[in-house]
Amino acid sequence: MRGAVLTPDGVRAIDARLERAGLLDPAMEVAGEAVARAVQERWPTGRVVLLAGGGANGGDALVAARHLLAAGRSVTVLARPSTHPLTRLNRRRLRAVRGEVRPLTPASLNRAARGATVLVDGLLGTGFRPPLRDDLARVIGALNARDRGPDVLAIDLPSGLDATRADLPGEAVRADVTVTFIGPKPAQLFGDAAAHGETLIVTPLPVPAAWIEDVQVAARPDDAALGALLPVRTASAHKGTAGRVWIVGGDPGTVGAPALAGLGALRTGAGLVTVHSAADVPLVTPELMAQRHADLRAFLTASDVRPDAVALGMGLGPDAPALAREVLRWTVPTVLDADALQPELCGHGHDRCLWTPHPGEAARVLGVSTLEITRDPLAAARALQERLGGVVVLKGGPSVVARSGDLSVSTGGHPGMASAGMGDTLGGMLAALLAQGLPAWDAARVGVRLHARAGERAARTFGYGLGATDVAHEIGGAWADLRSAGPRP
Ligand SMILES: NC(=O)C1=CN([C@@H]2O[C@H](COP(=O)(O)OP(=O)(O)OC[C@H]3O[C@@H](n4cnc5c(N)ncnc54)[C@H](O)[C@@H]3O)[C@@H](O)[C@H]2O)[C@@H](O)CC1
Repeated sequence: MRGAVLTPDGVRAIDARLERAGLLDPAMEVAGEAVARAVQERWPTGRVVLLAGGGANGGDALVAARHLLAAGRSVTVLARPSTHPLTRLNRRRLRAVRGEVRPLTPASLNRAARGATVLVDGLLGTGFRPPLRDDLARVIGALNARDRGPDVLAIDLPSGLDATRADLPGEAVRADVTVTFIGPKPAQLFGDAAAHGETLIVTPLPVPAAWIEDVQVAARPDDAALGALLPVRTASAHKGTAGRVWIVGGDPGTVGAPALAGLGALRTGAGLVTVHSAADVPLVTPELMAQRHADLRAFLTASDVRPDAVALGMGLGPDAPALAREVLRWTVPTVLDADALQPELCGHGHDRCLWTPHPGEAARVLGVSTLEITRDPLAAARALQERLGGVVVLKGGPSVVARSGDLSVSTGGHPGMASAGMGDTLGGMLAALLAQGLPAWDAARVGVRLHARAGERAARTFGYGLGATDVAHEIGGAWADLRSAGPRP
C-alpha cells in the first residue's frame, strides 16, 4: 500500500521481517539508489557531499554515494563511526570502488560544503530518539547555519525530527527535498516538523504490501481510489431522490454559516436543501429553502418529516447540544459541526454520525490543550472517535478521518483555505454525500479530499485569500478531477 503512513515501530517491524527473509540488504540498496537518482535528477552537476550516521540511515547514504560515483559524480563522504552490520558492509563496498570516507565533524563539514552543489543528510532517520546528543547537535547546527550554502536532501527524514511528532524536539536539519521510504511518517505530514522537509518524494521499497498494511498507522488513499467512491446519479433521478439535506444552524450574528453549509450541499449534488434556523438566513443562494422557526427546538421535536441527512451546528449558538439531541434521536445520517461539538454530546451519537472538529473544538471535546491535538493529530483523531463514536474528521492541513480501528489522512488543499466559513461549506458537502447514500466513512474520506481539491482549484483563480464561496464554486471541477484521476504514480 503506497499511501501508508508509518511510524518507527512499523519501520522496525518491516525491517525485522526483511532481515529474517535476508532482504534487508536489497532494501537498503533500493533506498540508496533512489537517493542517488533524486540527486541526479535535481542536481545533475557539481560535487555531492554525503553525511552518513551510524545506523541504517547512514547505510542508505553510503549506497547512494556508490551509485553516484558509478555515475561519474564527484563525491565527498563524511561518516560517523558505525556498528550497524549493513552500514559497515556498505562502507567496505564504497571503499572497494575507491570511494573515500572521512570522519564527520563540524569543521570537516564546513570544509566539504564549500563549493558543493548538494548535501545529503543521512545522519538520523526513524531510529532517532530525542534528545539529540551534543556532538550531532553541533553538526546539524553547522549544517543549518549555511544559509547560502548548498541545497540539502534528507534521506527518509530530516535528521533531528522525531518521526512520530508534529512538533520539533530540538535542532533539526532544514531540507529542501526529502526522499522517504514506503510512506510518509507523521512528522512529514503535520505541523512545524513537516515544514522541515519542503518537497517530499515517497519511494517504494521491495516490501510485500501485506507487511505494510499490517503496520501502517493510517492510510493515505489516492485521488483515483477516492474518486471511485463518489455517487453516480441515474438519468431518471429527480430532486426528491438526489438527497434531501437539512441544515440546522444560524443564530442572530452567525447566519452566514448555515447558508455556506447549504451552498456546499447544493454544489455536492443534494437535490433539496433546507436551512432551519432561529434567525433569518440571507438568501444569497436562492436555490436554498430557508425556514425560520421562532422555537427551533419545538419544531425539531414535533417534526415527523425525516430528511436523508442533517448537518447541524453551524453558527447555531449555545442551544446546539440540546438541538443536537433532538436530531440524534432520529438516527438519520448526521454531520455535527461547530457549536454541536461539545463534550456533553459524548455518548449521544450513533453509527451514522460524522463529527467534524477543528483542533480548537477537538481540544474542547477532549478537555486538553489545542497544542496536545496538533502535536499528534493521529492520536487525537483516534481519541475523539473513541469518545464520540461514528466517524470523526479532525480538520487541518492535512485532515485525519477516523472510524473505529481505522485512520485515513487526506493531504492537499491550500493554505488560503484557513478562513472563516470553510468548515461550514465542508459540513454541507459531507451531509450531501451522506444524503446520497454514502456510508459516513466513505463520505468523510471523499468529501474532505473533494473540498481540498476545490480549494486547490480556487487558489489558481483567487491566489492567497480564499473565501468559502470561492471554494464551493469549484466543487464541480474538483468532482471531475477526482473522477478522472489515475492511480498515484
Ligand atoms: N523498512 C524501511 O523503511 C527501511 C529503512 N531504511 C533506513 O533505515 C533507517 C532506520 O535505521 P536505524 O533503525 O538503524 O536508525 P537510524 O539510522 O535512523 O538511527 C540510528 C542511529 O542514530 C543514533 N542515535 C539515535 N538516537 C540518537 C540521539 N538522541 N542522538 C544522537 N544519535 C542518536 C544511533 O546511535 C544510531 O547510530 C530509516 O530511516 C531508513 O533510512 C533502509 O535502509 C531500508 C529499509
